[in-house]
Amino acid sequence: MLSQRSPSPPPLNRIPLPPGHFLALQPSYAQSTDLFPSGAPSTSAHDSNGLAPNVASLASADFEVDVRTGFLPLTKNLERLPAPWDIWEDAFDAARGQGVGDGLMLAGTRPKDVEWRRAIEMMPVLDTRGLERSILLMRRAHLVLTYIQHFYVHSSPPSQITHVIPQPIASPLKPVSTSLGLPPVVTYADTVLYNFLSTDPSQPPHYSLNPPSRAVGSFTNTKSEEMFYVISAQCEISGAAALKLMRQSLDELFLADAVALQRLTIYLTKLAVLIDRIGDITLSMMQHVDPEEFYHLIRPWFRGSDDGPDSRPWQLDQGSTSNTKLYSGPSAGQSSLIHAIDIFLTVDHTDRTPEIAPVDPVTTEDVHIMTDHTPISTERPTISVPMEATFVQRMLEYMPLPHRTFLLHLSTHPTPLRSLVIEHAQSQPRLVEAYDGALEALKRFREKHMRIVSLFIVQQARKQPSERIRLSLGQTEQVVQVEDVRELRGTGGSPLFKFLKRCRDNTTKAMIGQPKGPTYELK
Ligand code: HEM
Repeated sequence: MLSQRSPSPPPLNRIPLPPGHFLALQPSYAQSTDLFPSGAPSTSAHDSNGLAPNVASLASADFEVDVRTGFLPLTKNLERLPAPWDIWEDAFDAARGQGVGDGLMLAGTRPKDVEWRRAIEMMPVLDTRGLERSILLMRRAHLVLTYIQHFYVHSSPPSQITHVIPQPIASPLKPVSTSLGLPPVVTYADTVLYNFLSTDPSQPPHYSLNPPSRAVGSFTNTKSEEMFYVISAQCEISGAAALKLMRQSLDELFLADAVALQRLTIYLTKLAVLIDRIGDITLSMMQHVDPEEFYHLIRPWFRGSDDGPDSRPWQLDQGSTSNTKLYSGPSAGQSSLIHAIDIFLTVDHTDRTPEIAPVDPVTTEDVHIMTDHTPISTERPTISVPMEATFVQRMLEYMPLPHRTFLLHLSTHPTPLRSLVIEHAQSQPRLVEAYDGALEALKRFREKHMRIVSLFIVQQARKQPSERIRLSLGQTEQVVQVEDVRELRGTGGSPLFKFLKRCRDNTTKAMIGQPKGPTYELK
């Protein structure tokens, strides 16, 4: 029992708890409500100057994180909005069509594509107030509206491409996005977190007994798109056990006595196994997702407003050009899971050299970590905001507000793991080995992921699509398209080669000893 142990006195160099720190606050007793089925968040930036959410534990309802499902919601996702919002659901159904190849076309000029876009412009503007009674309604509304928005933009032929989003989509999308703390574009939360169903949807999801096995919405109705989402959701649920170990480790870090160090060694060894499992699930994309379909048919629908030479803000406000924000499309880089493991293991991605050659340079003014929509002062010593936002920092903005808050909370823990491991390196070689072992596993995850990126993006960019894919794209002859693979960017807007390599190298840099395994190079 933890409570029977007396904590060792804190070393002199350990930082005392700042006033208002989450560990010094009263625990929250979240009660389930209609709006928050897993318990109402007690997170209040006002109690703590925006630095310390009022929470009792790491995996808690305050952050919409659950020990059983991790960042996936425990409550079943909605498959359809109720009657008052039928018109949105009908527009979504019509865009997708009845089966593979029956939906709208990218840059579509057929009467069907044109009529669908005109119908969107003519839709009535629906009231969103009734949605506010349930977070499940809000999530589904964000998903449906953003998918329709991407259909609207990317089904338009290049000559007619408009960046003015029709009011029937834009007007409800703004308040819905604000309440969820999400940007007004399709995010990983829409494609994965709010879009999966488990094998038996009437029961709570579970990693092995009731795993995510279906996706509700898609752009293409293809099995590849569904499995792309489902496998990502399986990574998430598999990560729940890693989050639990991290929470237990943080409890031990706080005590930091001899028993704690032994336990930490065990937890870190187990964590390495779990990270390997996430990597193996990621690799299973190779069996279940067709790389050509992914690259040519699915991925183009994901593009955000910052993608490509024609990148321009999507105007949600009629007649106003004040909105100059460019947004990226969905990417698993927006998953909080790997970011949480990075923060826990103290992998530093805040290199000051800009990793991104941004289309729209992100300046310090744009870089705020938000809790309850209040920007945190960049002068606070505990939060480092570099001059150029790193990819990871940019991706924070695409996570649901409670998950962003969770990562902030994790990053402000007063006793980071790495410094404790260094402090005890001489006397606890097994702890160092376990810590480096977890980092080795994270490096292996990144290298497995690089193999995925190589197959699904780099290799596809180098070759012509097959006839089957060309016909699906409505192309009758080969279109010679020479892609300079060195210039390739992800849907999250990052230059692939440099970025993924740097993420991997930052992982090995955190090791206390020397990296052991061979190094994979993305070619
Ligand atoms: C077909 C499957 C996948 C493809 C093609 C893919 C592609 C990419 C690309 C292109 C990036 C660069 C960032 C950007 O979007 O601009 C990226 C980043 C990232 N992806 Fe994936 N991804 C896939 C699956 C996954 C899965 C299942 C995970 C697991 C959660 C994952 C986790 C990440 C993470 C954490 C990053 C940030 C870079 C890092 O931390 O190393 N990806 N991905």
